[in-house]
Amino acid sequence: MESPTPVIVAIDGPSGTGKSSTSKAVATQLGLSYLDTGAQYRAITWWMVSNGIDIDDPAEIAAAAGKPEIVSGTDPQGPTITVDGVDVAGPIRTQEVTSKVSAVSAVSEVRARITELQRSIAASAEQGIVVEGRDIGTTVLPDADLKIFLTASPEARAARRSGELKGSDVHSTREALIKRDAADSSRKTSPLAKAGDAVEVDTTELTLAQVIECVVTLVEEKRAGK
Ligand SMILES: Nc1ncnc2c1ncn2[C@@H]1O[C@H](COP(=O)(O)OP(=O)(O)O)[C@@H](O)[C@H]1O
Ligand SMILES: Nc1ccn([C@H]2C[C@H](O)[C@@H](COP(=O)(O)OP(=O)(O)O)O2)c(=O)n1
Repeated sequence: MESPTPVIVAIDGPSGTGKSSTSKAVATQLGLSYLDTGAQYRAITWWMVSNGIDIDDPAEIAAAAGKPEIVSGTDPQGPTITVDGVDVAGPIRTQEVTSKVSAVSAVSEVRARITELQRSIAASAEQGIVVEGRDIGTTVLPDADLKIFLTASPEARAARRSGELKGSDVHSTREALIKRDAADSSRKTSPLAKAGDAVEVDTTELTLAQVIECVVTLVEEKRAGK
């Protein structure tokens, strides 16, 4: 039997809209690879922090951008991320990395390096891939077969995030999230933005299962050539 041509799905949106959970589930159901591009930006940020790079100095960040080797494992049921061979899946989720990732990912040398890595991972995914982030539909994979832009109210997103982070209150989580979205949306190089041809899905009133079903249906329609 002929295998289907690889399908490339781009899922973008701000923090807490459900990109990671939706992307992993869609990729698992459809037998596709999965790439969490936020984890790559977090990984390079972790390396900068661990190596004493001054996060307030874009020139210092730019000069170091080519140094760490970042490797992403793309199995949606067990994605991995290493920096110079070290598993950093845990350390990249700390508050410190979260508070610094927007500054590091705004540096164009960092984006050029990570974008190239993302394109080569997508090109080598035999069955196709779901890639989630902020600039996938606009910049990384502008020819993706399907582009989704997830949104949700700041209140819903903060409630989801503070449910994950034990001991954090919804108010401060909401403030931090709004600040990070503003930084990610206003940077010069490939800001967080909805591609003109992306399908926008507001997940505020939807369950995760409903969002997954919606995206799976859209991929299947694309594959059927509708
Ligand atoms: N539609 C939804 N309804 C309720 N909770 C959700 C929904 N989508 C995701 N979540 C939960 O919200 C949290 C953040 O989701 P995640 O997929 O990590 O978002 P993102 O990747 O956009 O930051 C997770 O705990 C996830 O289970
Ligand atoms: N394609 C991407 C993905 C993430 N980033 C940056 C901006 C984001 O604030 C950080 C972290 O992304 P991540 O998806 O891990 O963030 P959340 O888990 O959704 O809060 O990385 C980016 O600039 N471009």
